Amino acid sequence: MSSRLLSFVGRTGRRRLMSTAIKLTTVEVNDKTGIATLTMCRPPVNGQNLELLLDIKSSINEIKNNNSRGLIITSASPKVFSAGLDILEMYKPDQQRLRAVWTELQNVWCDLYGISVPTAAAINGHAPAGGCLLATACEYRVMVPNCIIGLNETQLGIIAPKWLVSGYLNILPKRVAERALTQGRLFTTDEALQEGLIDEIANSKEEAVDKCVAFIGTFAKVNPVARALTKQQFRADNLRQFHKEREQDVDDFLSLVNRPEVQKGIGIYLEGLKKKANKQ
Ligand SMILES: CC/C=C\CC/C=C/CC(=O)SCCNC(=O)CCNC(=O)[C@H](O)C(C)(C)COP(=O)(O)OP(=O)(O)OC[C@H]1O[C@@H](n2cnc3c(N)ncnc32)[C@H](O)[C@@H]1OP(=O)(O)O
Repeated sequence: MSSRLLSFVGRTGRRRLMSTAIKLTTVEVNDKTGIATLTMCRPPVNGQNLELLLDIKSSINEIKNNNSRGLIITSASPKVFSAGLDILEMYKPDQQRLRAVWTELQNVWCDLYGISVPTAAAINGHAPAGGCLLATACEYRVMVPNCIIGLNETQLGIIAPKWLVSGYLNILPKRVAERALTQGRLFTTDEALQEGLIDEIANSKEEAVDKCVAFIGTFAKVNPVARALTKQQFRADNLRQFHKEREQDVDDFLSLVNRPEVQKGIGIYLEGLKKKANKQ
């Protein structure tokens, strides 16, 4: 949860500042279907800063504990599912915060990847890097047209670690995954469907959510315990490997991000993003 200072005029007529907690995610459970929709709400692009990651984690845990029949993840932004890690967290970073950011990204991934209920991503906009990570941790993906999705880390001069790549390898043939990762390729919606990175295209967010609901509905007659254990069997190796390496992975991430040439690259990339945004 992030806090924000709200200004208001009190009874004495003086302006006061009040600190209030603002959640960057919402969870809504549909009474009829029992399916929970987790919506990311950090405008403009759901950049994954520490606070958003903490709220996603707490929402996944809420869904784990409220007997929902499934989880759909989507975004409140009209054009972007998530732009991935907030690059400002990686540029000239505070070391303790950077460590916490990466640890929470790991937590979000393993909670979403390992949750027992069926999961689906209604990708209602662009989903590069950490956005793609969230989508590929799910069991099913529906995306709107004319957007991009993929792991573009090499374009930033950083590498996607094994656990981050395992979502890709669950879905794509190894040959396609290797080429896409080494190129830092971002797939268009049509290309993603063709390669199997997404399962369906929908014309709007509402249609994408409906298609996710229909996917989760396919398990209605399957014993939920048998389903969950089967899912775990498929995902256990990746999770075991991740837990073995997670601390080393945080150290590796920090030392990579702090390298002067990587900082320089991130700075140039950020400038490029800002220039592009100003031109629009
Ligand atoms: C050992 C392991 C080591 C390393 C692994 C590291 C892994 C990292 C995973 C990551 O997630 S890195 C993040 C990578 N993300 C990106 O490269 C995405 C960059 N963003 C975009 O390509 C585009 O913004 C978009 C396609 C998502 C959306 O395009 P559009 O709708 O046209 O929006 P704008 O580009 O105009 O952006 C609006 C606004 O938001 C800022 N912004 C965009 N993305 C980010 C971001 N990831 N972090 C921080 N800020 C971002 C952008 O600069 C604009 O800001 P203004 O203030 O100029 O309005």
